[in-house]
Amino acid sequence: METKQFRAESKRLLDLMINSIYTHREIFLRELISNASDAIDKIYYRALTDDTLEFDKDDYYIKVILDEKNRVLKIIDTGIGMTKEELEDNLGTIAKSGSLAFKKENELKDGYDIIGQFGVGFYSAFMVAETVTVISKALDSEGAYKWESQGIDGYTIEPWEKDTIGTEIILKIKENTEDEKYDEYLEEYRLKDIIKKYSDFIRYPIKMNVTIKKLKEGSENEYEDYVEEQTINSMVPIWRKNKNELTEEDYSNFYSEKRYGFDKPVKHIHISADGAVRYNAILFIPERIPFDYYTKEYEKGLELYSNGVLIMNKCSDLLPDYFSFVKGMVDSEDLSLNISREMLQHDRQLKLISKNIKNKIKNELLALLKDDRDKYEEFYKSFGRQLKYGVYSDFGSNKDMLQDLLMFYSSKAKKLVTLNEYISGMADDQKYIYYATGESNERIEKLPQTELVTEKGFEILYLTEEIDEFVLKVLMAYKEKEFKSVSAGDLGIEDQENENNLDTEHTANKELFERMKTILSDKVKDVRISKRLKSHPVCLTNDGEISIEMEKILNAMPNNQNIKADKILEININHNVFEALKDSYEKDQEKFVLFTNLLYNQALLIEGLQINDPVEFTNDICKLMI
Ligand SMILES: Nc1ncnc2c1ncn2[C@@H]1O[C@H](COP(=O)(O)OP(=O)(O)OP(=O)(O)O)[C@@H](O)[C@H]1O
Repeated sequence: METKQFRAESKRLLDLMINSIYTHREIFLRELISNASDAIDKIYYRALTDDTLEFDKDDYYIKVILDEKNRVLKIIDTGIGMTKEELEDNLGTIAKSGSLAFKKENELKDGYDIIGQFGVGFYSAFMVAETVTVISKALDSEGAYKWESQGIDGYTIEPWEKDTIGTEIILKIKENTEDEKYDEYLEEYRLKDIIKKYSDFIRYPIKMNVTIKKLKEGSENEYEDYVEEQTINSMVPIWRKNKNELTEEDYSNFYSEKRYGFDKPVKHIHISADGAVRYNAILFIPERIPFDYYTKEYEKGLELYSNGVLIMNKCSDLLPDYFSFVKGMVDSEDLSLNISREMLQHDRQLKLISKNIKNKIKNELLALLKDDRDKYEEFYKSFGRQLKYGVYSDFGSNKDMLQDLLMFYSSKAKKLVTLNEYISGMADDQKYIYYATGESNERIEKLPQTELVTEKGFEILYLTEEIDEFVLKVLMAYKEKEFKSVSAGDLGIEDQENENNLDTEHTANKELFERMKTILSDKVKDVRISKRLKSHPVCLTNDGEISIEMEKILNAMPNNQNIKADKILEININHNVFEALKDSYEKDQEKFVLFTNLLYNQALLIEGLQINDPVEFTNDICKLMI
């Protein structure tokens, strides 16, 4: 029998196929099963247009047969089969896709989603097989043919015996080498796994004989092996089902079957899009943070399917970083895949899908916030930080997208509130959205700087996470209301009578303040009369963009640049301490220095900052006691 050569250009391509196009060997099975499914689709399509043909779905299936002893793996289908010419044309010429031609000839409408298009998938079989044999009988042909090849050297075709229409692919699996183990493709368990992973949603049953253990008859503890034909794939993907047919439990089962997480998702989002790009997606908002979520090991992404066949495990382009916690999958028939199906050809469709998904997630989160506040807060406790990073990163380009999803603890409501809720509760004479920073709500509650704003009856947002103040700096304003720190120089709260009074006091005590400033010269930029303090004697505030809290955070970073906030020591002149200060200024300069240092150190402590010399500080207190 004559051995025919692969066409010249095909030889190089075949070598490429076997050695470099695919990164995972296991996908050979996905490719062969996809071909089998295409072949059944074709006969199904023909039956629709040809009255003499009857299509009974039960007669159409794919079967995987394992013969471990002889190192043989067979993939059998009851599809349309191939004539001698088709065997020559489709398998003798690499990169010639009979499926693409079929699609073009028949102008397939929706529902007949033939997968093949490049004409290379079949050759992936050579990654695991030393000999590939194809026995096929085509729908319209009398006889059957056998095509056989050992790779580069070419192939043979000869007439063969086969009663039924369809194709049988027989792989003689390679022997193990030192570097490569091929035996795994002869393990029932592994094959089942590969089928489940890539071909679970092929529309026809993929059958396989499976060994199960069952109790021996008449025995209570003796088991025997028993072989049973099982359908391995679930066939109809849940995302193609009608939403009305599905229960909450179906979705959570899918979530755990897919091992998206061990928790129970807070919400599922089922999308069936039929616009500029068609796709189905099922997305989940998890309840709990994956253990590695806030580490660089965490990989975001959604599973990507093309027509029910898994293409990518984690397609990161589908999710923006700020929604990286979302789990789930996308299936589209409109994707341009590259030759290995491992990457996407160009990403126009993908960009469209990811934009749709992004907006959908945002809207669903807003709906959750509105309809189930408790659940949203649970979610926010886990992933709020990621949303804040989203506002802060990329130079704030996503702030409009995310600002309505943010929440902060409120001094008035004593719980998390959104920025919109804050705005709705603002008093008529309130100019700004006030915030205070600190380690915890309890500590912020006691901050002297909050006194005036609280007394005015204005709400304060408590910022306890490092990123918080940076987020507000990026946002700058919300619905035209600017953010203002309670420590800012000008709080925008006017009290003319008090201002005049303070001016007089300032002029009267000018020298005293100048003296204090000299004593603390390297520590503070200025010493001033406080407009905001009511019951506390002192506090620290800042001038300029860098707040004291930001100074703390920036200096704790590895690339510490020793950034300093311009600190202002504010004195409450209505406090008795000020009388003592004045008294010492007039009578006892040594005491005045002592008081000044003590007040400054107290202000540092209140702010949660370290005092430069704790020993000196305690000695100073002792001096007061003796
Ligand atoms: N089991 C089969 N039954 C009938 N025809 C088949 C079968 N397997 C392959 N073919 C034919 O051989 C052609 C080449 O297959 P191959 O897998 O190389 O490419 P493809 O499926 O067209 O494209 P892709 O590279 O995207 O998989 C197919 O288009 C199809 O016409």
